[in-house]
Amino acid sequence: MIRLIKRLLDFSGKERRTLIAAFIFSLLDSVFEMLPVMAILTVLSGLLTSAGGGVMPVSAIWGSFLIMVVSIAGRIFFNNLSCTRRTLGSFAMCADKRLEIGEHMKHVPMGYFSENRLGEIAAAVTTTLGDIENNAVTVLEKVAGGFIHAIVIIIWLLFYEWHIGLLSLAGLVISLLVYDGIQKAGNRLSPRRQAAQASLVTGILEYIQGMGVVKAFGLGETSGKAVHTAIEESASANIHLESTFSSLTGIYQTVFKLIRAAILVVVPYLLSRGEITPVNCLLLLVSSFMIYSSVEMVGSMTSIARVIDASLDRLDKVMDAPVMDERGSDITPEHFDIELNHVSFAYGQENVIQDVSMQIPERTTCAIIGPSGSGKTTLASLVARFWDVQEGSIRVGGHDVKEYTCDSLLRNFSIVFQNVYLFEDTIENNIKFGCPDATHEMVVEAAKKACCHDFITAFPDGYKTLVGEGGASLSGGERQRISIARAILKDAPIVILDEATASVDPENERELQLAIAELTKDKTILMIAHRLSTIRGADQILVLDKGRIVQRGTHQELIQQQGIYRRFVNIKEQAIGWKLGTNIAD
Ligand SMILES: Nc1ncnc2c1ncn2[C@@H]1O[C@H](COP(=O)(O)OP(=O)(O)OP(=O)(O)O)[C@@H](O)[C@H]1O
Repeated sequence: MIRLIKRLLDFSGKERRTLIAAFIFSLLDSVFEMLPVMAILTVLSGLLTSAGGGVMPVSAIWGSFLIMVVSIAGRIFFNNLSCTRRTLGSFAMCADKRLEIGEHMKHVPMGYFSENRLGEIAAAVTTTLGDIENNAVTVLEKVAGGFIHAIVIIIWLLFYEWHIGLLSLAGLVISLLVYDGIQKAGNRLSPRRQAAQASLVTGILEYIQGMGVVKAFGLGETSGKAVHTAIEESASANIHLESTFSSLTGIYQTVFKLIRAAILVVVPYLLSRGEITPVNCLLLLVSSFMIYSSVEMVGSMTSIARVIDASLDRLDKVMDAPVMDERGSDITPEHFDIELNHVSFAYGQENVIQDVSMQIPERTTCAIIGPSGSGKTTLASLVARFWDVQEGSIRVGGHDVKEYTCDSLLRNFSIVFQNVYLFEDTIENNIKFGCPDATHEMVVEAAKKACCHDFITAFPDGYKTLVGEGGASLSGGERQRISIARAILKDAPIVILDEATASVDPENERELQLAIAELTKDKTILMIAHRLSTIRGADQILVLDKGRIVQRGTHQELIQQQGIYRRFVNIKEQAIGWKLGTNIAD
């Protein structure tokens, strides 16, 4: 528990003082909570006096009344202070943590964001931080406060009547042993619960994201199986954890009941032997119900405390995600040549790029072609430092990409991938994304160049039209042209472009090509090319196969050689032949 308190204090960052204040106010609140017992004792001792033939002393009546007033006032005051500190501190600390995770994720290599991790990260910023936000401080107050409360009363009892003090102390020690057992069970069972929770989030995300494919292939029943398994595992992990905790909590609470029963026997025995007075007897009997009142609830808090501990583990894991070496400085290059020297790269064990060297002089176009899976996208992503190369180096404008800060490197790039992601925002804000200070006129101009002005203005809300998450409410061609408008507005000197392979209708195809022509004017271009006309016009063509450059040159040079390029061109030309009737440019 001490470890958990320390972890939470470390976690609380700049909210540490607020949380400590909440804890202290909560302790003071529990002191005032105990005062009514003093009032009862005052009345009881008055009653005992009157039972002996005297009258109930007025001082006992007023005394108990005064104690009650002080108790109520103190509780209202400290409870309010503790509640506000706890709520503000918890929410502020978790809000800070969410921002910190977001900031950290910006510096993590793209390869980290595999599907599984998406679930882990989503669970961390939602349920995990939610658990901490709602419960952590309360649980700590109850657990730590409960033990402090019991220890204070037991110390007092040891001085007041040592037999009862020792008995109470023995009860506390046994309860601590059982409590330790509960914590160990938690350590054993919580990781399974956390893992099940993460799988559940991942499974559900995947299920929802893949719904279109599932329906298209009529796989409704089989595709739901993974989610069902995740739900069942999550339910089973929760049931196992909760049932173990309820049995142990039962034992924990039985300890207190037995000790109370023992006190109820020992106290009258001491009275019968004349070792205590009737007033002391009453005081001890009432105390026996007070000693463990707070610590008794601690058992039921243990499962929540354990969940919080495991939640902190999970957040540590997310924050431990490796960040790229970022000791770079803010560089503004004087030219925009790109140079790769003996670059090799692997995803884990799988070598994807092997010993690639190439130069793309400023304002020239380099087209990369190659079979599916040959490493074209990976190579383009390495240039923008989405991952760090394992061997060799990549230079942009004469500087190694690692010499730049991420921001200063990416400032030089406009990147248009096939899978366009649009944010759940207006079309205007999506276009402005790379250039937040752009005026409306600049946005319209970029949209016109990217051939999307007409379809945008056809929407009733025009540029203020909200696009769904990921751009779901737009067609693929529209999404891609909006992303080109975004890149045109950014006007970066280097363009990385993954040419669309999806067949678009002739009108869209023509507009897409016009948009790309606008985007790439006078730029250094690295293009994953699929259309023959683009490839023919490139200053150099690289043919990639299994991560190696197997051919390089211009169209005229490569067409003379036997090899992948010639086969590729032949296939394309045949395809054009088949499509001539449909008027497609290639
Ligand atoms: N994030 C990733 N993690 C692990 N492996 C990956 C990842 N991305 C790609 N790969 C693997 O790396 C290899 C090269 O992929 P890449 O996408 O670069 O090829 P490509 O030539 O662009 O393919 P395509 O033309 O089909 O888009 C493939 O075997 C792919 O499965």
